[in-house]
Amino acid sequence: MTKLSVNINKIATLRNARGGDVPNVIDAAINIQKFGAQGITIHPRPDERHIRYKDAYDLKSVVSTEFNIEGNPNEKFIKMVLEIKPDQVTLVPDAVDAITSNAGWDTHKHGEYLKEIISEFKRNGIRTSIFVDPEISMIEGAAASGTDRIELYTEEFATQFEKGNQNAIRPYTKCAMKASELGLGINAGHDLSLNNIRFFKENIPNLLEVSIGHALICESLYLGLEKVIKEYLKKLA
Ligand SMILES: CC(=O)[C@@H](O)[C@H](O)COP(=O)(O)O
Ligand SMILES: NCC(=O)COP(=O)(O)O
Repeated sequence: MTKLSVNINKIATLRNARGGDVPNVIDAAINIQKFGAQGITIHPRPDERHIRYKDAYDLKSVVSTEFNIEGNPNEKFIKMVLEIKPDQVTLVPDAVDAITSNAGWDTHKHGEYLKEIISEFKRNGIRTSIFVDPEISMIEGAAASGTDRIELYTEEFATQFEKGNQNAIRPYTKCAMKASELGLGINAGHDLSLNNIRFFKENIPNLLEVSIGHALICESLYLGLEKVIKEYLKKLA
C-alpha cells in the first residue's frame, strides 16, 4: 500500500501571511488525518518562511499517523529531530536560500557525511530517508549510506508528464527496481498532483509513501481539502 503523507508547509505559508494563527496548522493536521491521510510531512527551513521549528514540536502530540520531518541536516535541524523523534526524517540537500527543493543528494560525494548522520538518527529509533534524483548511481550510493529509504525527487517527472512525455517515468521505474534490489524502501515527492499521481504509482513498484503538499493545497482551494485527500487516496489505492 502506498501511504499519502500530506505536506502542510503551505498551510503555514497562509498562516504567516498576516502574522496571526489562521489557518491553524495544528487544527489542519488533525483534520487532514481525519480525512484519511496516512501521514503529515513538514519541511521547516532555516528562514522559517512557512513551518516554524515551534510547529514541529507542537505537531508531535497531534500526529497520530506518520510524522515525517524533512530538511537539510544542519545542527539545529538534527537537534530538533532528535528531541521530537518523528517516525521518519527525510534529509534534503537544500541551500538555505532555495525557493524550494531542487536537487537530490550526491550520495557518493556526501556518502560519509550522510552515513554518520543517518546512523545517529537510526540509533535514536528514527527511520531515515534521503532525497535523491532518479539516477542508478545515486541509488547505489544511498544503499551504501545505510539509509532505510530513498525519496525519489519527482519534479522532472511531473514537468515532463505535464507536457505529455510519459517516457519520463522510465528512470524512476528503473531506480525503484534497483532500490528494491538493494533493500531500500521507496518514497517519492515534489510536484506530484491529482493529475499525475495515478500514472506515477502504477509505474513504481513497491512505492511505500508519497509526500504531497503544494499541488494538494492548491487543488483544495477549488475542491476542498477533504475531497482532494479522498481523491488522492482513491488514485493511490
Ligand atoms: C523535499 C521536497 O520536495 C519538499 O519538502 C518540498 O521542498 C516542499 O518545500 P516547500 O514547501 O518549501 O516548497
Ligand atoms: N517531499 C515532497 C513533499 O513533501 C512535498 O512536495 P510538494 O508536493 O510540495 O512539491
